Amino acid sequence: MSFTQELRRWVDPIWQASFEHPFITGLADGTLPLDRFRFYVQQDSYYLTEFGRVLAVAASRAGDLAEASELAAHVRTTWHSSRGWQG
Ligand SMILES: Cc1ncc(C[n+]2csc(CCO)c2C)c(N)n1
Repeated sequence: MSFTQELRRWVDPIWQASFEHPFITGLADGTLPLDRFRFYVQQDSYYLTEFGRVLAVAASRAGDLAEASELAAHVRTTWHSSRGWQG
């Protein structure tokens, strides 16, 4: 079994439970209150900001420019995603 398969098996209970989470089921069936969704998106913008920073650090340490360019493109996508809720 590969390392990623091992990790996937290890988190399987959490993975499966995520499908039953009220946020996900509410989002899927359209009953999630708008304020809950708005709060999530606002909080997620903090996550995306820090995730973008991590990607930028990785880009700066890439082995070559091709790799750096790929990572920098992800930084840009992340930046746009983090700004999405602001219109
Ligand atoms: C907690 C959390 N985990 C994953 C994503 C998924 N996601 C959506 S945009 C983006 C950046 C690059 O595409 C990522 C990782 C998220 N939004 N919030």
